[in-house]
Amino acid sequence: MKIAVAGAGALGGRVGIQLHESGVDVTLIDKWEEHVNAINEKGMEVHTEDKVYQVPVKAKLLEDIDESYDLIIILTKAMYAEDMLQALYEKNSIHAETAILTMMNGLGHGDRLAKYVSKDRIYLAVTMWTAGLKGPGQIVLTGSGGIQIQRADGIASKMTEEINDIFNTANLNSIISRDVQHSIWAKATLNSVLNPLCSILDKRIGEFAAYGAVIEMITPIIEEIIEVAGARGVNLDFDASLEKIKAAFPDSAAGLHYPSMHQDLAKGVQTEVDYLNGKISEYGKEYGIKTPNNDMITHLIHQLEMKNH
Ligand SMILES: NC(=O)C1=CN([C@@H]2O[C@H](COP(=O)(O)OP(=O)(O)OC[C@H]3O[C@@H](n4cnc5c(N)ncnc54)[C@H](OP(=O)(O)O)[C@@H]3O)[C@@H](O)[C@H]2O)C=CC1
Ligand SMILES: CC(C)(CO)C(=O)C(=O)O
Repeated sequence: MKIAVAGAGALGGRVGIQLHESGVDVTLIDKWEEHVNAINEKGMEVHTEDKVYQVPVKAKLLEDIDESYDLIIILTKAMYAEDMLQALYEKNSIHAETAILTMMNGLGHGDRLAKYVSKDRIYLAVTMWTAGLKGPGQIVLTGSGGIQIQRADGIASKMTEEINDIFNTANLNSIISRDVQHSIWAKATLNSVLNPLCSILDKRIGEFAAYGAVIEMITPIIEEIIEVAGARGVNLDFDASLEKIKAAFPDSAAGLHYPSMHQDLAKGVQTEVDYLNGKISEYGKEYGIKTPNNDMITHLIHQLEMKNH
């Protein structure tokens, strides 16, 4: 299967090199020229806690794409996914059978992508893998993670199994979800807590977790999300949501990681808050549910974004 990772930043880099190392024909696609050139000249430079090594994965500039793919994994930031898809269509990279998989954080991606591709060709995934960008052609990898995946229409398919097998051969710890909307909301809950709070407090996930009253601090945010999810037909459980967040705390999981939102603010670029806490506030308004904690977090992150410009 010919695979492309469209959006070859931190997480796209991790997924791309793991696929490459397992023998898959994978191409990283990005608009960032310096990054693409660096990868092609000396391979992706991977920094782990104890070593630095190069992985000779293929990378292409979006404007230079001249081939199509069987599977395209979208790993841009949420706000650029539609532009990426549009550009890939213009480059004839999407053929009649191409499967499109999103592994981006946030809510509502399935519906957005369904404007371009029918739901039987869209695969929704969430991941607990982490990654950071150190510079052009350089990524930082710590901890471990996993992937949950399902076809967007919820129907089992041979392609879902193939993708799941490919991810597992690449040691990406993938499972086929029976209810990916539940998985997406569970992950969005975690991101709506850890990403903005670690960003506002300028902390790694493990440092944030070390605060004695951390559970008391995050409980009202989770409770609002559970109420909004319930109104949209997704039943999240409070204890399970909390356990998922706590499971990210150890260094062996995501404790050493600055969430992707923290990385965005450090780079001075827009964050995905409108697809996380901002979406909770937006949905809350639709259903007449008050979401003061998520509203405030959204405002705080937008204020921090302004500071960067
Ligand atoms: N990082 C993580 O640990 C995790 C991330 N995710 C999700 O994965 C998705 C991708 O996130 P992530 O990989 O972190 O994002 P990155 O910011 O690392 O990369 C996304 C894109 O941003 C652009 N970019 C990044 N840095 C620069 C730069 N210095 N100069 C120019 N362009 C740059 C590139 O696209 P372009 O050139 O097209 O602008 C790149 O493809 C998001 O939805 C995120 O929430 C999910 C789980 C964990
Ligand atoms: C790794 C994790 C779970 C941290 O919140 C994440 O999804 C991110 O950095 O965006």
